[in-house]
Amino acid sequence: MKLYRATLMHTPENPFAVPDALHTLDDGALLVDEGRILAAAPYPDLRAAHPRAEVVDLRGGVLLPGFVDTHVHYPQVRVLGGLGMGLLEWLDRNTLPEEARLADATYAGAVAREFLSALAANGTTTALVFGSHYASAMDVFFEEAARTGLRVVAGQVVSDRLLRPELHTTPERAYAEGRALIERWHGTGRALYAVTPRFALSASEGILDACGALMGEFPGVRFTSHINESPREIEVVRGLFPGARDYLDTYERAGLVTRHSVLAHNVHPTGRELDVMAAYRCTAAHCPCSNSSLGSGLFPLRRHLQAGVHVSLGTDVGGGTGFSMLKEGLQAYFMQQLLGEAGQPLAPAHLLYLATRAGAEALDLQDRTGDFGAGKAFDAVYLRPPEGSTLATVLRHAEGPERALAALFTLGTGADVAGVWVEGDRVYQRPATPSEVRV
Ligand SMILES: O=c1[nH]c(=O)c2nc[nH]c2[nH]1
Ligand SMILES: [Zn+2]
Repeated sequence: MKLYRATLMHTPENPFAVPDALHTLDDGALLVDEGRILAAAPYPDLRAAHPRAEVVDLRGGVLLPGFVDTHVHYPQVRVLGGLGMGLLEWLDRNTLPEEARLADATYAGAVAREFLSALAANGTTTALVFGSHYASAMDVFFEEAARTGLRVVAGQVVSDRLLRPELHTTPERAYAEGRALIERWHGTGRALYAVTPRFALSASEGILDACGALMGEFPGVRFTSHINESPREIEVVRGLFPGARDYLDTYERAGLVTRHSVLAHNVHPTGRELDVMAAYRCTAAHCPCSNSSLGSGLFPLRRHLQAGVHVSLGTDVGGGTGFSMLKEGLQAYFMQQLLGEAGQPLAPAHLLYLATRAGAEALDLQDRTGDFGAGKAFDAVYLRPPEGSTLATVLRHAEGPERALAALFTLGTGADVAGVWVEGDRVYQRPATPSEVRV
C-alpha cells in the first residue's frame, strides 16, 4: 500500500453541467493498492489511518489524473511541423508519403517507440490512436504499447480510394485483417481496438460496410474517424456520397455512429449532425492546435454543448503541433475567446476536465480512469516545474488552486512532467538534473 502525497486536482464531475466540479487538496494524498485508488483525502487523515503505508512524497508540484488524448496519429510523429498547408495538400505532400513507409515493420517499430515515448513524456496515460494502414505495423504498435504500459485504444486505418495506391485496401481485406487484429489485441492487457476508416473521402460504401460488420460482431470495440474538418473536404465528400444527407450520414448508414464512436474535428457540423451525435451519445474530439495549424476553422464548442454532444480533446499529431494536452487545453481556450459572442467561456476546471475525464468518458473508460475517485486506476501525471522556471514562480505566488491550474495550462510544457503512472506502474520519469531531488 502506498500514499502519494501531493497537491491534488481533478474533475470527477463535468464542469459544463455542475458548479464546483474542480476538486483540489492542497496537502492531499492518494491511498493506492495494487494500482487502484482506495481513497483521496487530506494527507494527515490518510497518514493517521494508514501509519504503515509507504509515503511517496510529491510535494512541490501538482498531481493530476493522467491525460487522455482522444485523437493522435501514430505514423505521423516524424512529420510534425508541416506548416503552410490546408488539410488535403498537407495529406498529399507531408503525411501520406511517410505513412507509406510503415509498410516496413522495422521502420514502423522505430516510429511506434518514438510515438509512445512522446505520449508518456507528456503525461498522456490513455490515447485513442489512429493507426497505420498496414496490419503488420499495428501488430508492432500493440507490442510496443504493451511494453510501455500505456492504455491505448487503436486500430488499423482503412481506405480504398483517393490516397496513394499503396495505402489502399479492399473491403474484404479490411474486414479480414481487422478481425484478426481484434482477436489478437482487443482486451489484451491495457489495449482495446478501434475500427478506423480514415475518412469518408477515402472510403467507399463497401469499406464502411465492412467496418460496420466488424462493429456489429465485436460489440466492445470502439470506432473512430474524421468528420467535417475542412470546407473543401466536406465538398468532396458531398460529391462522393450524393445520397447522403450530410457527412455524418456516410458513417451513420453503415452503423458506425454509436456510444463508442469518437469523431475527430467536426468544425463545420450541421444542426442535424449535432442532434444525431447527441442521440447516439458519441463524441466529437476537438483538436484545436490542428485546426489552427491547418486553418480548418474555429470549433463551435457552444453549439456542441447546447445540442448535448459530448466533447473531448485530441492533439491530432501530426496535423497538430505536438503531444502536450496542456497546450491543447490552452489553444481550446484561445479559440473560444476568438469566437467572441459565439464562444464558450472556459475556466481552468473545463480545461482539466476536457484533458482528462472527458476523454475517459469518450472511450467509455470513466469507471477505470480520468479522475482520482476511489476504485479508479492510479493513472496520474506529476507536474513539477524546474526551479527557476517562470511556471515555478507563478505557482509559488498563485492565489488559490484555480489560478495554479490556469498557470499550468498557460505555461506548462513537457519539461514540467516529472513522473507518470498507469495503474500504479511508473511509465515515465523525468531524467534528474543535478539540482533536483528525484521523486
Ligand atoms: O487531421 C487530419 N489528419 C489526418 O491524417 C487525416 N486523414 C484524413 N483526414 C485527416 N485529418
Ligand atoms: Zn487526425
